[in-house]
Amino acid sequence: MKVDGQPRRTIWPAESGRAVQVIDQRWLPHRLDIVSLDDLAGVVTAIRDMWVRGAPLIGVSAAYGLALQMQRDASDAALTAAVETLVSARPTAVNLAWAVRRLQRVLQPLPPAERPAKAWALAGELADEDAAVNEAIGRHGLPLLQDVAARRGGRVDVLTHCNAGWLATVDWGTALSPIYHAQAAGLDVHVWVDETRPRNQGASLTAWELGQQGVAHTVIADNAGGHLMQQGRVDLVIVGCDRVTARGDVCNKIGTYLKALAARDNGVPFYAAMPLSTLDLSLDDGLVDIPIEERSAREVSHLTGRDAEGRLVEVQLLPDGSAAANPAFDVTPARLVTGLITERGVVPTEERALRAIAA
Ligand SMILES: CSC[C@@H](O)[C@@H](O)C(=O)COP(=O)(O)O
Repeated sequence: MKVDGQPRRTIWPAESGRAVQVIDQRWLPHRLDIVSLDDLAGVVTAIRDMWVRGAPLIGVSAAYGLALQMQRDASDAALTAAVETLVSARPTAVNLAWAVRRLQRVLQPLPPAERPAKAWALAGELADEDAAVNEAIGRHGLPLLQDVAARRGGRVDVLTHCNAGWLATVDWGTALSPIYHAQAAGLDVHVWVDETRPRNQGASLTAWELGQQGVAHTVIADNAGGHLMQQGRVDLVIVGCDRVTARGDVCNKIGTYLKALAARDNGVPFYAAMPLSTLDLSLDDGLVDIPIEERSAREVSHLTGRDAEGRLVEVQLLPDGSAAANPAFDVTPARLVTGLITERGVVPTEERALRAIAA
């Protein structure tokens, strides 16, 4: 997608072939910082501390992290240790383990001398594949928006939660890809952007990237979505996902479940955009089986933004001494999800359909 009119990805290999460059998302929308990561430890920090985030992007970042480690030490022991370190950097999004294990399966049988070049090539292929998959999700999601637009004289109001856009992937995004396709198709699309406390990925990232692409949008407090649905001002909800189980339970950013409940109560279709790399057919009951990341209480107790002089500052919201808890994801039961928009088409949240589309 575009930044200041120039096409960009969120991650790309340095020309040296010995580092990977990423947008450090901690400072958006205030500053566009590009950083170079040149070893495994740097990539793990970038994933854990959310310089890069979003299920598909952490998978691709981890693949580059493994490739960088192979350049330093391509032994069996280093490969196994790097895989375990990367997989444990963030627990909820299955794309991380999916990407790293995919590289491991190819690298393990190779002699160590061949591993660095192969790992680097595979990480690049994974990045290209992610961009293509997300483009396809947009193509398959577009008719859902076109149907609404046909009924409403061209206008579509979509509500989204967190950031499942270009910044959460290598390119295009998942939940936002149908929106970018709708814009290209000439639809009058407007997006309600949940701010997404506590880290505000909606307010800081989704709003920024929609603005860069010229898509009309309005940021709302997380609590406003239900009210807007009751008022008939939301045509459909599209969110991303971090892990989807065989029966179709959708794990995504904390607060997604409440939006699904409100959507069901108001007859608003609720879709999750899901690359097949996010489908975990080894799990069934999302409420029991999916590990939910608990992040630092500081993300709840403090906020970062610009002050009147334009400096980035962190401020404390809570009284001294108040405890804060920060579960980062929740699970929306399959029964509340209208469908999953995948790179192979839109599927219902039913085990048979999910197993068939993944085959
Ligand atoms: C295409 S991204 C899908 C999800 O990863 C996204 O909705 C989300 O929950 C991101 O969470 P984050 O904690 O910012 O990594």
